[in-house]
Amino acid sequence: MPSKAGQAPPILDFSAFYGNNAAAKQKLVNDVRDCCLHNGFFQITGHSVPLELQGRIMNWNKKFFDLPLEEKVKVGKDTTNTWNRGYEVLRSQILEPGTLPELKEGFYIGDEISTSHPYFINKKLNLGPNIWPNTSTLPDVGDFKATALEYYTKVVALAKDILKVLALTLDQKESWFDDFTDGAVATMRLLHYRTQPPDSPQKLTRGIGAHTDFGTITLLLQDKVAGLQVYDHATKEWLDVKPTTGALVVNLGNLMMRWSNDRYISNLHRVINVSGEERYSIPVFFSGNPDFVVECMPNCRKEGEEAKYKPITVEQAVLGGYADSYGRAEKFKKDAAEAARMSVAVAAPEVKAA
Ligand SMILES: O=C(O)CCC(=O)C(=O)O
Ligand SMILES: [Fe+2]
Repeated sequence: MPSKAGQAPPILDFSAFYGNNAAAKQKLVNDVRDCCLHNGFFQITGHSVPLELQGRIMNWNKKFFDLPLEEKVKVGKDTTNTWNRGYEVLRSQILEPGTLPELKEGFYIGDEISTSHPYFINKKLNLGPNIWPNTSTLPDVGDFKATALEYYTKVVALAKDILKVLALTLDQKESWFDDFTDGAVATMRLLHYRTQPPDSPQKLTRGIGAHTDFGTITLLLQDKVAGLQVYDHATKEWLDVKPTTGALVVNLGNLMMRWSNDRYISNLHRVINVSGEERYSIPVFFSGNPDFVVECMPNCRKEGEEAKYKPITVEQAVLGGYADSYGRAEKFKKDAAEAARMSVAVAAPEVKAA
């Protein structure tokens, strides 16, 4: 068993999937299955995303966030489009109810979907053209764009290979997920986490609050700065997922958990950056074909046992998750503004009387 209570997600060598050693491949399948049943988290090395490409995209991540705020907001996610692409300012999201708006800024990228694509015309799952800074803001934006799309394409291809392994963990053919991965969409976010100021309330401050991912699987690249933690339900501890050069963190999302009738786990995780350094990461959320209908997978319930969930399309499942977390940050800001207005209103008569 590679994944036990109290132990951080193991590092698995994914090269066994591409090799021709049947025993090594079976061991990989068994290890992945153990992780899916335990907490849905593992790291992989020996995969198909080159280290030098990881380095290039991470450099672009830093270079983009180094731009002045007034340049970044020109490609704002909420001001330039309605399909969720572009820059997201610090404190836009609260994934953990009751905590403060999160100390991260982001930049959303996805498939380059043109305005004549049926996905755009039918307003499918936040799909449309990417938003890039112009050359007066970022003279070598062409390289940013090429590197981001090259990285995205490689990670999406790897996600499909991981799904082949997941099919094998369920004793299905490798091709079992093909209809779901055909026309699949994914979203990539460049993320930048400020280091937490020493005077910020420890209990309420988050880089990203405790949450589970909404989609099917997430593939995450971390730089060298730690901060990602996975909740261990058995010991009630938060376990550090240590950055490992070249490794990608893989975790299952809520849709995979639902699809497996809760047999495979979409686990709570969070980021707290108290390192004193800036932290950068790049998750790619693999959603799947927006119109694909997800219903209980084979081998996920005993004979005669009911499926726990109704069928749902990928699109419905993923949009529901987004609405909740952004709605919470909006409400927090509205309530805070209202509280500030109230305190001014209450203070005003005293000021006058004085
Ligand atoms: O930045 C990280 O390490 C984790 C990011 C994450 O969990 C997310 O974006 O859903
Ligand atoms: Fe996440």
